[in-house]
Amino acid sequence: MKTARLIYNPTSGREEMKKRLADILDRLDIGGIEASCHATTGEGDATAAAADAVERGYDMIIAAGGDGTLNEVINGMAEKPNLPPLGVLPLGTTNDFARAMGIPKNWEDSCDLILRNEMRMIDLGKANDRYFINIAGGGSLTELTYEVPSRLKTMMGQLAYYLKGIEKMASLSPQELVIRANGQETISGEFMLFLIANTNSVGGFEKLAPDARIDDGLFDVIALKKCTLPEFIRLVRLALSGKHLKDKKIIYFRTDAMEVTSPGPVQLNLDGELGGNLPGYFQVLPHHLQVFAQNN
Ligand SMILES: Nc1ncnc2c1ncn2[C@@H]1O[C@H](COP(=O)(O)OP(=O)(O)OP(=O)(O)O)[C@@H](O)[C@H]1O
Repeated sequence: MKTARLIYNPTSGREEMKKRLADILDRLDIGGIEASCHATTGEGDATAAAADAVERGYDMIIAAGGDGTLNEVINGMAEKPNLPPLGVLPLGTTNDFARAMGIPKNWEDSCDLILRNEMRMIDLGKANDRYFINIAGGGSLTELTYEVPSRLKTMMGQLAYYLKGIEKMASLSPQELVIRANGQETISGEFMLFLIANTNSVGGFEKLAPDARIDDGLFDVIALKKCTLPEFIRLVRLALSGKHLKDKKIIYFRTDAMEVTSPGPVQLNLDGELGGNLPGYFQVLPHHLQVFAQNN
């Protein structure tokens, strides 16, 4: 038997974990994985639980919840030596990472993926002293992700973000940024947002960073220059089909390390959660973690 630490957020998504826990443990057990559980109690708890699980020597860690839970789990793991592989049961409102990795949303199939023991080595991102698995960003629009109340998400799922997005668009404001990246000239100007993508699935858009690969040792960086609301709507439309990267309002490049500074206060967003403020120093940690996923 292999051992697993199942770290789950009982409040994620539509609280499916509360209903499914016994079934999940049963399915893993039949497949040869004996899992013990940790239900998270609030912010930061999954980080402590993941760090503890690495130290206790489990054969694997399984994170069940949304991108927020996953971010907390990798933050507990990233700095430890001898990392066990990570399994993901995507039961949150937003599961961008799982979508990018082709991890099924259905709990039976995502358990079976872990049981098949197929893994991929992936890059992690480091932002100052914290880590991200999917995306880092900043600018007024990225604040959207933590302005949506948890209860609203439980009731309405992804729709809650779209409603908040429409409300937020009216108050779009640019910020002065200086971006210095390895292999690039220094870029400075007024920007609506910047995104540093590790995967191609970002904020529910599958084509926002269409060429981002999780194991190429590089970030795909997208910055949106100051624009008007109609220009922004035009770009969102283009982004739906992945045709925005060549637009004159967009800056797009790849790098393995970069620094972003601003004369004003700019919050950082890491995998949809608050991640401190600028200045930010971002670095790829190539092939840092093994994740259960189809190896294609
Ligand atoms: N028991 C708990 N009660 C309330 N909040 C919790 C609890 N456990 C963890 N959390 C917090 O819930 C946040 C969101 O979790 P998660 O991402 O799993 O769910 P979600 O429904 O997808 O929400 P989001 O879309 O914001 O990520 C986590 O960042 C974590 O800090």
